[in-house]
Amino acid sequence: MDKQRIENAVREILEAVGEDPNREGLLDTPKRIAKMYEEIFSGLNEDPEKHLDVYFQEEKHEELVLIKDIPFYSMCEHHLVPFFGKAHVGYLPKHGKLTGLSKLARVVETISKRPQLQERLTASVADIIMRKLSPYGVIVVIEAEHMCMTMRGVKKPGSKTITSAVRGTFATDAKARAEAMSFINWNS
Ligand SMILES: Nc1nc2c(ncn2[C@@H]2O[C@H](COP(=O)(O)OP(=O)(O)OP(=O)(O)O)[C@@H](O)[C@H]2O)c(=O)[nH]1
Ligand SMILES: [Zn+2]
Repeated sequence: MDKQRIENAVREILEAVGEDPNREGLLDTPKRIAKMYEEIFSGLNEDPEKHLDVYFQEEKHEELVLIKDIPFYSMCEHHLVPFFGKAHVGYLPKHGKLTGLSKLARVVETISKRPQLQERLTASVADIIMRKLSPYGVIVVIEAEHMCMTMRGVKKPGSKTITSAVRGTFATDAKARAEAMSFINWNS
């Protein structure tokens, strides 16, 4: 990531909005933002599939594994303001391809740390798990609040966007999908 270019661009923006980038409070702002972008866009330089390179080959569990309420923060690619919320990721592992629980959250983390669309984030998580683990099925549900819809524009604070991506068994079997959804909606 070219931090110097980010710094220059932030200085430009500050001047363009009528601010003085040389006043005390703003002096280090370009540097801070460059450092912050390096962190919140770190997923651009990472391959999310690498998290699923290792799996437990001896384990025989072939029923639902669901991690719910994975918090995430991403940046809307239209306005470069945050959208954030929770991701729920479930899959039906095939014998020999059970992954570590944290790895599913790591996939969400890597893909969300890019300029994103909620729909693409949702579908990408599902497709990567399908590709790397070849499970019977994958279900990904993401609920998020978009700052571009709350602090500006249409200004609808509290509104939530829910997206889902279902693959394999979850796409073809309504009962399997309903069971996973009941756990996702389960509040305890
Ligand atoms: N489908 C989808 N749309 C998004 C997402 N994040 C932001 N948007 C929408 O992207 C659209 C961009 O619309 P434009 O008309 O080009 O931009 P705008 O004039 O700033 O639009 P307003 O937000 O309506 O003021 C808006 O409707 C946003 O709500 C997302 O993750 N998925
Ligand atoms: Zn937006």
